[in-house]
Amino acid sequence: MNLCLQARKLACERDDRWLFTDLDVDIQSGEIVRVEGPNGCGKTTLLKILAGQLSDHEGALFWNGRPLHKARDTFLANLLYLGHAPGVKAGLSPLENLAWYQALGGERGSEAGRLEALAGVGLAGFEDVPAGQLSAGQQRRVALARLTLTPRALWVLDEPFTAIDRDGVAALEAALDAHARAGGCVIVTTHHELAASARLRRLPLGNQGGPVH
Ligand SMILES: Nc1ncnc2c1ncn2[C@@H]1O[C@H](COP(=O)(O)OP(=O)(O)OP(=O)(O)O)[C@@H](O)[C@H]1O
Repeated sequence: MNLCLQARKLACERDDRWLFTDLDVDIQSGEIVRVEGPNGCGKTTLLKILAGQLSDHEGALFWNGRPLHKARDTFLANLLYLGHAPGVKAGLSPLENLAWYQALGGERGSEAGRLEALAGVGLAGFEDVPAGQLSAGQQRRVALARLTLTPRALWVLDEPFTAIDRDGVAALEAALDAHARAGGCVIVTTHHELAASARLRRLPLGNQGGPVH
């Protein structure tokens, strides 16, 4: 099935300033859309809107042609949103963090699946260490383990490369490309230049705003 997220005439205001106005966004199966622009231009805000996490904006969202508020259950069943912060609970181990995320999403999962996902992000041997004792890059990797743990078609990823080392960056770039190639959609913000890919499209922000009158 061809998946499709559309936004029409989005506008969002913060501190008496428009971050963006009249913004249309189209994301389909097989695409990686990189939202780019300078600090504070509204990338995180836009991703939260596209992930259905914010409602204080103008404009409309559609999932597979249906208004998002009517297609919310199927939209959420297809969505994996990783926010700007790793969102890892410091007092829980990586294994427990993944189990906690699964419980939040109503999934049972299995310990074998969680161990495999952690090994896939280079955390074999760290499964039972309290996450608060892991490095920043390792904490980010715990969050990234969810990409394989919880298969979802639409990935909305806010700065997923933060604190990740060179090998990890290459692996994550390959994972984004493979996900799009398999028919998924990726929306990503990053200050890191992504490797060229025929699947990559840029969505620049930063010139739309202005004062609210
Ligand atoms: N909840 C909020 N209340 C008030 N202002 C906010 C709120 N969230 C974001 N902003 C403001 O909106 C602007 C855009 O923030 P946002 O985090 O979306 O930018 P960004 O492009 O992701 O920045 P960066 O590249 O630094 O991560 C900033 O000026 C920020 O202060």
